[in-house]
Amino acid sequence: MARSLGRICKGFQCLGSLSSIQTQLRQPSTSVSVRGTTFVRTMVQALPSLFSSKPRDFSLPNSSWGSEMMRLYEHYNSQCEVETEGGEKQEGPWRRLPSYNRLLKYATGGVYLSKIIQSKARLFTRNIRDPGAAFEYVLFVNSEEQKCACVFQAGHLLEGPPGHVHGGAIATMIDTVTGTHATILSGPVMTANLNINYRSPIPLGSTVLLESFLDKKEGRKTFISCKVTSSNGSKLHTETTALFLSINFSHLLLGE
Ligand SMILES: CCCCCCCCCCCCCCCC(=O)SCCNC(=O)CCNC(=O)[C@H](O)C(C)(C)COP(=O)(O)OP(=O)(O)OC[C@H]1O[C@@H](n2cnc3c(N)ncnc32)[C@H](O)[C@@H]1OP(=O)(O)O
Repeated sequence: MARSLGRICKGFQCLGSLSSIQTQLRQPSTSVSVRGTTFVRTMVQALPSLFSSKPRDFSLPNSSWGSEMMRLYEHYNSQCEVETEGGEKQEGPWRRLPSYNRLLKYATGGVYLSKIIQSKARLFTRNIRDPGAAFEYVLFVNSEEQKCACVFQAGHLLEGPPGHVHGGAIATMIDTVTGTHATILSGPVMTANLNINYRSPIPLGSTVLLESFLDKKEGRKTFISCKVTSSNGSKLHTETTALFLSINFSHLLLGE
């Protein structure tokens, strides 16, 4: 047990660049939007340095992205950097979040995992390398308005009802978007409750938009709502309310 703990601590020491993120997380929240902006910027800059080799950023366009996926990606991406009247570039209201197949390379995810499982562990939504086969998505954050937008193209491996996306795959994406949003707002969290109403099926291969909004924060609780619509916003696919509880990250690692 002591050796395992030592390994974890050593692993985390390797995450030198995480310290600034953790400092951000520990700071009292005087203004969520300002803290959120700084946190997102720090996270985006620090993430690639957590890996020994250059990691693949799964949220960048690839050959499988269809025209709707590209249109919405460009819509939000063009608002990440805007031009002033004087022709200078400055940060816009949105930030694209990079996305890797393992967030914390050295995190054990629990002291009882074998080394093989640890080395093979991958983020659920990013574990299929074949472009376009499963979850193709890119997430943008608007810290000022405390909202997130995710463009999601559902691949052929996500079939549930014939020709349509599996409800569990939709729930996975909702959990990912609201969970990331809650993490940005509140630091480390776990999903306590997801309440999803499925209103209309999502055709396999289509691109949809997930938008999440902060409803309220109460102590350790962060309440987020999320809607999934067709890419042009005309059709509502799902409506969700979610509850996230702030956790002490070490509890997760110690399996307590
Ligand atoms: C640039 C930025 C990058 C960001 C980078 C992030 C990247 C990231 C990417 C991946 C994003 C994926 C996001 C996946 C996120 C998961 O999928 S997490 C996995 C699924 N969730 C779980 O496995 C959680 C399992 N449950 C638990 O561990 C525990 O029940 C919990 C949720 C931690 C709560 O336990 P606890 O801390 O002991 O809390 P407890 O004392 O029981 O309750 C505290 C309060 O909450 C209430 N509560 C607890 N549970 C519930 C519930 N289910 N319903 C209603 N109320 C509840 C209690 O009633 C109590 O209320 P008060 O009496 O205080 O008013």
